[in-house]
Amino acid sequence: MRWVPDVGTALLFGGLSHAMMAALLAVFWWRSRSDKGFGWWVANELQLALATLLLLLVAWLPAGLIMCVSNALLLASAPAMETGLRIALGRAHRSALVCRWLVAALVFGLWLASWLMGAGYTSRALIFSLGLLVQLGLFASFLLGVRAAAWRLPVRLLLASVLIVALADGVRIIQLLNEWGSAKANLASALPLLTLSGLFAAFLRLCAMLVLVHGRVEQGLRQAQAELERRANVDAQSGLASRAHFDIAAPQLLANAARQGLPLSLLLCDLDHFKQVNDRFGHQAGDAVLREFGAALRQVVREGDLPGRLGGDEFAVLLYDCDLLRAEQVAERLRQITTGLQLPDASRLSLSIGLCLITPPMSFAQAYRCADQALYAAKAAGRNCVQRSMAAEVSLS
Ligand SMILES: Nc1nc2c(ncn2[C@@H]2O[C@H](COP(=O)(O)OP(=O)(O)OP(=O)(O)O)[C@@H](O)[C@H]2O)c(=O)[nH]1
Repeated sequence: MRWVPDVGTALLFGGLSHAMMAALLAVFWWRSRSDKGFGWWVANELQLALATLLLLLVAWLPAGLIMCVSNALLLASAPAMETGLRIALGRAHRSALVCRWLVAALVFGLWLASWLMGAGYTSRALIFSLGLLVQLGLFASFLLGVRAAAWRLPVRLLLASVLIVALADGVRIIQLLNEWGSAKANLASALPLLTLSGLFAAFLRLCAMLVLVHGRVEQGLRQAQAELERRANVDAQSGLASRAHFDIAAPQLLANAARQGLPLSLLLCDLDHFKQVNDRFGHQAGDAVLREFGAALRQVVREGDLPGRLGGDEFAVLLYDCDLLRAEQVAERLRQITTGLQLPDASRLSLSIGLCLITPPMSFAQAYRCADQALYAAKAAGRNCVQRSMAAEVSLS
């Protein structure tokens, strides 16, 4: 026995399903403000729901009016879909969009003219189906030209949905040609096929939209996460590694150097009398000095070194693959660059530096203590100088 759903059931099922998909898309659109172009896809699903449900009202409204509105909505579906997609992709070229909507209007105009001129059902349906096939072909050719990697899956799903409708439309055209001139040709015989293929296509479109929304949300989260990481890892004032990042990265650098048997040196730098800079010129001038010093510090380090701001006017640099001699040269160069930085009254800044050569199995905490002692000694020795720690003396001898 061959099962054929009755026309009314197919229409009701199809119309309500389209309406539910439209509602689902609208919720996504509304809640996540998904993307530009998304509104067109919501509208497209609504169009299809209306076009299908309208056909159920044939007993209450004039059949001509229903056919006119329903066909106009159906023919507007492909351009609405493509308009949304083009807007989302940033390829909403006016000429291309006008062309698509004109084709839809032309097909509708031809169908309307044939109806007004009293053409039979088969001719009218053929004009409609052939016009729809042209529209689907244009949309498919656009989809085939979309190359963006992020759009691969949604575009394939959309393409599959277009092909399904085109296939059903092709079957309908063959059916109409076979029925040419026969009195039994009518819409009812094709409705189950068209409604069900349209529904399946709509389901694929819905999947494509959900993949897009998911991708967009995921991208947003990834960007937010990257921004949070950047804020946590980079000191906003100086542009150097933050204290938090330095505390994590420093032991890793120590482990790398030990594994590779490379020397590593730690410089601890403290601006001299920085409090007076704030007191005399204000905090904004103090902030500017911190920024300038951050830039000076970046100037003397190499790629692979770790410069950071530990807090206030205290900075640290881990110099990778750097022995004591070179560390002293770097520290001296940094001190000289700093003394070249001018304060608002043209007086000069100065810098005290404590340095320590890190030799395994020294931990970062031990190295920090050594460099801090050396820095303390530099301050005690009158500031504006470089001192190396006693641990360094031991390791040199
Ligand atoms: N403008 C500005 N000042 C800061 C910031 N963080 C800390 N400071 C100030 O930096 C100053 C640090 O002073 P200290 O390290 O105690 O002492 P100093 O004046 O540098 O003197 P010595 O270190 O002994 O040479 C304090 O006055 C802090 O208020 C900041 O982000 N911006």
